[in-house]
Amino acid sequence: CSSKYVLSQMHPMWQGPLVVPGGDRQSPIDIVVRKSVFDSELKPLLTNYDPRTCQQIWNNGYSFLVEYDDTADKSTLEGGPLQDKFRLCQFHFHWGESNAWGSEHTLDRRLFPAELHLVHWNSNKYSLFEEAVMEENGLAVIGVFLKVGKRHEGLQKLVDALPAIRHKGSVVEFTKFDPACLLPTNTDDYWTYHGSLTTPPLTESVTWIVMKQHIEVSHDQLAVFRSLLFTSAEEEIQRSMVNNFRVQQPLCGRTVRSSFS
Ligand SMILES: NS(=O)(=O)c1ccc(CCNC(=O)Nc2ccc(Cl)cc2)cc1
Ligand SMILES: [Zn+2]
Repeated sequence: CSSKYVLSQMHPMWQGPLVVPGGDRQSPIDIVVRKSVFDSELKPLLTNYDPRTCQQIWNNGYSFLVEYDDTADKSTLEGGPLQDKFRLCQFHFHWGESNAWGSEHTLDRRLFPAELHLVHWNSNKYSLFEEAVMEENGLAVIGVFLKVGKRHEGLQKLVDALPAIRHKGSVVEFTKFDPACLLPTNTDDYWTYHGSLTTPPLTESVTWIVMKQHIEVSHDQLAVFRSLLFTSAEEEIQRSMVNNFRVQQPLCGRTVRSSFS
């Protein structure tokens, strides 16, 4: 697990070998439920999101990101496994071309059709995301599994904005969206472990908080995710934005803690 260079892991989305900094606490991972360790010290998550900090939605050529104004402690996360206050900077999703796969984390090898990531950085210790992304305790990402079922009313406002950002590089204004509506009803039950960003720069600066309860979205809502394109309007060959997930990484002796027994 101290593999400095991961030559074999030619990630489908990023060409060429991925240089993995350190490489012993990479994400995502498979969460082996019965091997997770209950920690009674883990507190309930405390999210305090202000919809007025929602600014824009854009296609970065890999996923779509909903970005928040993180110049002040207005949309924050604390509690859970965290010692500090963390600021929400963006959320995005990972999904598959079919409902059979698409998530980055797995539960006992079980794949979900998609996974939501709410990305926060430690505003007690750092003043910018770019600083925090390089530090061990710099980031906290909440992962929420998506399952196909009933339509998610809160998600629909976001789904309706996607056709406007079909191509890589497109941005549209997107305001007054409360990301709390995307959290499951039960946010007390989660797993937590120390890991990394799942896309370049893959830095090992993330406290992962993976919710036990999933949210449901409709097949049609997921189909709109898949109508996005990896490619910009100028490129001849248009490629559907699907399978934008990283494969599970070695646990390397890490312990996954659970907030519930
Ligand atoms: N997938 S994560 O939460 O570990 C993650 C969080 C933050 C970053 C830095 C900002 N960049 C970004 O979010 N890029 C991105 C997102 C989705 C895809 Cl599919 C590809 C690239 C990178 C990864
Ligand atoms: Zn992600």
